[in-house]
Amino acid sequence: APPAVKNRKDLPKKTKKTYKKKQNIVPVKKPGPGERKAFRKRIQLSNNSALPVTGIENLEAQTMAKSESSGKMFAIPDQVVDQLRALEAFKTTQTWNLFRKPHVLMRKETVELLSKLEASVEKKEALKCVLTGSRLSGKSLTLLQAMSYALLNEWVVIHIPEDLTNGNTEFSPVPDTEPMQFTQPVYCLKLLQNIYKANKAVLEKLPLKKDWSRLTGLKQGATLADLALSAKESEFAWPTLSALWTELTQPGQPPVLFALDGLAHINKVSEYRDPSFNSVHAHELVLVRTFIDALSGKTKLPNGGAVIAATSENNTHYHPSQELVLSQLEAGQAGREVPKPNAYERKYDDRVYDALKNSQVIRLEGVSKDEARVLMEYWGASGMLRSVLDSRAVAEKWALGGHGIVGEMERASLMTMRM
Ligand SMILES: Nc1ncnc2c1ncn2[C@@H]1O[C@H](COP(=O)(O)OP(=O)(O)OP(=O)(O)O)[C@@H](O)[C@H]1O
Repeated sequence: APPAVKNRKDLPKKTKKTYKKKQNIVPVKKPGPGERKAFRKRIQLSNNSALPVTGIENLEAQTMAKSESSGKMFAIPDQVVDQLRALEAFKTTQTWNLFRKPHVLMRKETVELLSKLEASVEKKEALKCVLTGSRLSGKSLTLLQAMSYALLNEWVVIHIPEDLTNGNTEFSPVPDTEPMQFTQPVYCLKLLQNIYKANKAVLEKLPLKKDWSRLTGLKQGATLADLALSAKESEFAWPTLSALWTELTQPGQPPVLFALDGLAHINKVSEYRDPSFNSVHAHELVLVRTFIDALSGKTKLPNGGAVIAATSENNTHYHPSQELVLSQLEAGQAGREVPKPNAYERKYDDRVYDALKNSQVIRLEGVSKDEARVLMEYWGASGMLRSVLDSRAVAEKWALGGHGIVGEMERASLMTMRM
């Protein structure tokens, strides 16, 4: 028999772990204020595991609005990518992070829209329109293409990408207004900086037409770029933005594109309360009002350009007034009988009608099968398609994607962990 273990010392020795304090460990830092949000909102515009796709032309100022561009893929030139990034035109809900470089399909509706933009310059009158359609049909992407067109043609582009009415940004009353109006100083400062970044080259060439020396201290010969940069604190952001807008709406300036994503937000009562705790209608927020006045035609754009609002179909807000007005406008455009208000709906808002009554409605639904094939060929060339591409696969994905709703087709076709 093996000798009995008498003593603990006879047992095999355990090696004792030593916990030496390591010197070079970076302490885990809690995210600072706004860092989590910044990460969530970070836009990734390339994927190194996707194959580069060659032989695709760049978007160009002269060709974008031509009918020959319809149904083709285009690359967004690097410079425009930077400008669009400054304008916050790319959304995290879109699939940019799957491909090597940003490319877009020029669908028929986009080319039609761009040719209207082109015509507005000749007419010296802004196109006023609302982009509507099913969820994920490409409304925001069409807005992005309109912005690309405007940037390439050296227009000035302003974009309001986010909800201004949810109470997430500071607001303050404008003295002596009745009903009381409100500015959003922090948001306006950020918007001014974004406008400057995206439009720097154009703004630097434009001398001021009016005297803003009392507001800004700027001397004669200063440019619109100097004006945009003159606001260093949020307190001066709105007056400066308002001055910039006044300059841009003078005859002899370049055309302007004023774009907004999420129309339903600005056509309702906001989350803000006035000092007596009454709800504030979104149209009393001065920045929203500036957009609405341009969309309704109250503010003219004498150099042409466009005011474009995209609806965003998240079914959480049903918006009876906006739905009604858009359906009436659409019916009127098509020469159909104009729908009547629902007699039982009491929440119609006349201000929405006044804001939208002079707009054209442009509806985006599915792409054609030919357009779907072009897009899927690009997905295939990028190495991002789950299956082999033939005409059966195109027809199948087109049908699965609700008859060519691009976002739905992406869900059905693309290789990704996220979808
Ligand atoms: N012309 C296009 N070229 C390439 N991709 C497109 C095109 N149109 C739409 N997509 C893709 O389809 C998806 C949905 O597009 P987008 O975000 O524009 O939809 P939306 O209609 O604005 O959506 P929502 O209803 O949620 O506001 C995105 O991933 C987008 O990249």
